[in-house]
Amino acid sequence: MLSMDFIKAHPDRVKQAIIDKGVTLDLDRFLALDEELRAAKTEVDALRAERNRISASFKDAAPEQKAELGKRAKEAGNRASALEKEMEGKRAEMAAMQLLIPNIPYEGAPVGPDESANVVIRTEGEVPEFDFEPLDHVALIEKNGWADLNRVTQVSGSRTYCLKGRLALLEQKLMTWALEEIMGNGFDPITVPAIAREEAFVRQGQFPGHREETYALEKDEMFLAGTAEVVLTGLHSGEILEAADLPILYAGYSPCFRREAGSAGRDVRGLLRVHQFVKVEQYVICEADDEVSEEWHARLLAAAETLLAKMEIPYQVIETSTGDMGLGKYRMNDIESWVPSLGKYRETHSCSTLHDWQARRANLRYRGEDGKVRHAHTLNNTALASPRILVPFLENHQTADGRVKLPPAIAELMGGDGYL
Ligand SMILES: Nc1ncnc2c1ncn2[C@@H]1O[C@H](COS(=O)(=O)NC(=O)[C@@H](N)CO)[C@@H](O)[C@H]1O
Repeated sequence: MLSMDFIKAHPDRVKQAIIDKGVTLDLDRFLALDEELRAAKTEVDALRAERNRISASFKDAAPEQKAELGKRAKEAGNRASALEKEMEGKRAEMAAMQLLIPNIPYEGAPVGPDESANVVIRTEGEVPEFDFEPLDHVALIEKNGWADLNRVTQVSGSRTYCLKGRLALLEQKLMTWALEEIMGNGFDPITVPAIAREEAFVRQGQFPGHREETYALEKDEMFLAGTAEVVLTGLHSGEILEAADLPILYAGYSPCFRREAGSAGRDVRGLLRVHQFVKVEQYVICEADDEVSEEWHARLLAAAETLLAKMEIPYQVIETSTGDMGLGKYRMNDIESWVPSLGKYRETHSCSTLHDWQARRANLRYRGEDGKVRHAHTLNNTALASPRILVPFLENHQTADGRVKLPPAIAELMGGDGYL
């Protein structure tokens, strides 16, 4: 959410962001509502003052004037109440609109409607040249009995999975390994629930725009989060942190649930896009300084790249377009990992800077050294998300006989003969 001061001082920049992010929102209507509310407030104050003046003069008034005075006081009161009712409606309309006003995107972000406008800024690692016909991850799994993708569908429906044997072990070990690696960067490991109240999703930014993608627990008025970012954003809502408390660094682990409502037909085979998965999330609450945010953005990205390098997965870093980055982002860099069976890179990480857009929604504030209370900045990035990361991992490291040779860092985790 942007502040009213900023919106009124830079309406044209906000209008450009609305266009560049493909948002449908009439900012002139929003600003007109603000003006109408101010005018109505002035009128209500004047009416209240008049009614009080009449009431004060009532006791000294001549008897024949009392009726007239009483009538005028009543009219003033009724007019004020009618105006206040009208203002309530306008306030609600403004509040709903303000939640949809996008953050101003990074000036270096490619302007475009969706991922087609994304730009590759860096490619790392050599994609493997196989001297045999490589298998895709589903075939590798079936060959090695590493998952049951059919039976579980009978029980749990499509886009579910169950891993078996050493692949089940690998997922657990990778999550712990990612937590420990990110802890090494000074982040506090924290496990958070996926269950959260509606307010948490509004604060993080998932609501109102993406309700469709969120599982609802209607009877309990709760929802299931698709990322630890939801609960982590709400954890300190309403508190006034001290500058000395910042930066707050969380390595958040949680199950993640997504309806994938908009993805019908996409990635239906295997582990790329499922309804429930696990993720280690890097989450930062830092001081409201664009350079500090820029520094943390670079660190979050580097941390994810370090994990990919240790897993020896070739990847590319993407500058995400204004239309693809989403409402709250100032800047988003996705990391896409090489998937041999698809012959292309697929998103496995998403690193975002939000400045104070999310903190303002979440009422995340701190007292600066100057004693002034202000909204913080927040950032988040995937450290590792499974099972999606298993797809490039298995496929890139497969051998002609359908086994998977583990890179040293992972072989160390798994023990055994260096193979999965
Ligand atoms: N339906 C899904 N199935 C499997 N993995 C998923 C799914 N949706 C997202 N992911 C994984 O989770 C990562 C982060 O998801 S994200 O929506 O892009 N970004 C976030 O959730 C941010 N909080 C940063 O983690 C993705 O890059 C992908 O690796």
